[in-house]
Amino acid sequence: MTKTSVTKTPVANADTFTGTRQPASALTVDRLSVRFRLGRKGKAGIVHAAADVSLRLRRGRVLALVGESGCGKSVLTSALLGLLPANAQTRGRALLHGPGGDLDLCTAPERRMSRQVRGRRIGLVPQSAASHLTPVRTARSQLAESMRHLRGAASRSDVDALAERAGLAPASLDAYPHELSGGMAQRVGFALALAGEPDVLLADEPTTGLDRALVDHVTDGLATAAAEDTAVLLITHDLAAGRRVADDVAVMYAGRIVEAGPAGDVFADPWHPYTRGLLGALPDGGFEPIPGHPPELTDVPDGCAFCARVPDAPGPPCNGDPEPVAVGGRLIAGHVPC
Ligand SMILES: Nc1ncnc2c1ncn2[C@@H]1O[C@H](COP(=O)(O)OP(=O)(O)OP(=O)(O)O)[C@@H](O)[C@H]1O
Ligand code: NI
Repeated sequence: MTKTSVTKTPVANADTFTGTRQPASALTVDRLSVRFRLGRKGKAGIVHAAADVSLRLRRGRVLALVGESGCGKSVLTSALLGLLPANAQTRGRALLHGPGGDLDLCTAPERRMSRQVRGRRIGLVPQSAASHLTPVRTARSQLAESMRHLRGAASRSDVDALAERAGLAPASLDAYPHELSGGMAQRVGFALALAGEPDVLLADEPTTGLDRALVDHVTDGLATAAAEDTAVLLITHDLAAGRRVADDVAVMYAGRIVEAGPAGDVFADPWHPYTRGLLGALPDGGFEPIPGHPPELTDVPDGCAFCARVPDAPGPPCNGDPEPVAVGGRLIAGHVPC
């Protein structure tokens, strides 16, 4: 591999990609950090859940954010929806772009988030949709209510069309949540996320607990939503799901983005040893688990946190800088190829 120009500029993954014309940005996360104070005034410690995370979501594209459990992925979803708990502090920005200008989701008033953003401009596909459904009402009545609330009207055929977009046969909508299989409940959750016709879809581990065929179905649904001009963030520890549908990928380790780029390039030729480790842990990668454990987020080492875990990982040497740099249209922290 020949070394291309290395730029140390503010990073926003797809933003730095070169070569092709990029579709319009829907959401720009710009050096977002989220920390939690434990105990009174943080006396029991500080959890550094996300550190200087930059991402760009574009209409028509799926960005997969991948990483092991506990690395800070879900905290980002909460931050983007204005749903962080009271002990959280944020730094940086998350700009939702729209015809009326940019809205910083980190500082927007709750009233605006609840009335204009959640459900309407940003839809959430939750981890276990079944637990978000009301047990005593049919899927149809829940979809209709959501549509009426978000769009003002919901005819029977509107509800049928929404269900079909989420891969549900209208005939199954008369079931109560307990009568739905896990996969069907997930599709109802997906339909609810689409009810407000959002520009941005956040899918936080939407395939947990589903078998492979259903995983494929759900992830393909996200790709379809992207093809309909939505910007999709797929948060997952399931690299295989990411590989299936992502246009772009960002790899998170211990609260930081360690590598990002077009999914095809990153999966075919991962640069960071952590990305290589994740791919190596897949069945077709040899099922080789990454040794050791990620650090506690109350105690993240300075420099490259992954090298602190696996100092002898093969590949380009680490320069110890945790800040990603742009190299040839990709982003890489510490392990710059030469
Ligand atoms: N309210 C809170 N107070 C303190 N720490 C928190 C709080 N919420 C989350 N955390 C911590 O932030 C870190 C990141 O959590 P997060 O849920 O984002 O991880 P994740 O990558 O989404 O993992 P998973 O796949 O298990 O959901 C974890 O260490 C978690 O314990
Ligand atoms: Ni390193």
